[in-house]
Amino acid sequence: MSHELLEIKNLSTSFQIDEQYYAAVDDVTLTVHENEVLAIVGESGSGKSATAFSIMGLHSRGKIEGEILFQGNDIANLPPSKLNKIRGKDMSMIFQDPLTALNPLMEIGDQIGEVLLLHNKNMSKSKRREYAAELLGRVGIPRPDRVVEQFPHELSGGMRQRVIIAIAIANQPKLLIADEPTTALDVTIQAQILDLIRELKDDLNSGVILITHDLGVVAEMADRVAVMYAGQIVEEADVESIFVNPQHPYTRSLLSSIPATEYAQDRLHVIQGIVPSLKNLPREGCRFKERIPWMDDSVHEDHPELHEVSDNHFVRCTCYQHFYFPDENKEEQANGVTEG
Ligand SMILES: Nc1ncnc2c1ncn2[C@@H]1O[C@H](COP(=O)(O)OP(=O)(O)OP(=O)(O)O)[C@@H](O)[C@H]1O
Repeated sequence: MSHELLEIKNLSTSFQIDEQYYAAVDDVTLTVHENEVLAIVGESGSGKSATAFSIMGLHSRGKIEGEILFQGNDIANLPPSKLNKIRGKDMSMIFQDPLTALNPLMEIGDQIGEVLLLHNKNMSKSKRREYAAELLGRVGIPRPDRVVEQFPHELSGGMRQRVIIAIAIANQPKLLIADEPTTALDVTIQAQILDLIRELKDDLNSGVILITHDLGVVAEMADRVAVMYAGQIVEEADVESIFVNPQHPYTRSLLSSIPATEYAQDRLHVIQGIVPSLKNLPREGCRFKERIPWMDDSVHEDHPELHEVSDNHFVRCTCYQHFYFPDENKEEQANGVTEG
């Protein structure tokens, strides 16, 4: 087994709304190993980005509790001066929207150079330019010598995303967090960017946290998967178990709502509703209960815990044992399987 790179223990991240704090990330425990891709999946508002931003120390106004052990050291609540020594060097993040992550008024070469300088103050300007062009070449940008002198608006969306990746890998990070790295891109570019992330992981032996709502991307990239709902992990397992033997009603509904993929179940089931807003998240009992109102109250735990249902496969609440979709017949309900 490879080494643990990141261990998040009982992480809670809360934001203040009307004088009160509400946890957007609620008691999350996760581990990322070297050379491993951990995917965090869930609908919008489930707390994926808040988890990533907490690791990166980017929540200036959030209250963070719990431990974030990076290479054995707790980095939760480190002062910015100390965090800056790690951020952009040992761990870095690929943001969702390259246009907001890049400075529109700065040449690409200078933006990469700035990151290089952050961690090697003695690197000369010409060396920085040279290395910036090399990095751009590495992420598949044609004519990198020219691109170092260009501004973000002169590049296509796919090229800008590659620049973001070049910046993220400039200092060979041990941990790379990719937050919806391909959402804004067309399918061909998407595949190239994912290949690139995979190559980098292999080259640098890095750990990757991949945040996405795209289950196709998860199937292709992830080693382990954590499914988040309403600030909590509701299921965690290796990628194959998640797709072949999903247990939590939420995971099952996510999977059965994607039509005609290799992993989709034979019949489509769509669970109505959305993740409640932060202030309105249910804090007592099973948070998914209100999305599956046809299930009897007695199937839920009062204080839902994560249960290890098989080796390294964790599921929250006991409702998974009884769950069925409303249009499944009785035998299917009992077996928890769907048939075409
Ligand atoms: N800085 C903040 N202040 C107040 N509430 C916040 C803040 N950041 C996130 N939230 C709230 O926390 C909850 C989780 O948000 P988060 O962005 O982590 O969700 P997500 O799963 O990443 O969604 P998406 O896929 O849309 O990015 C949401 O209800 C969101 O409104």
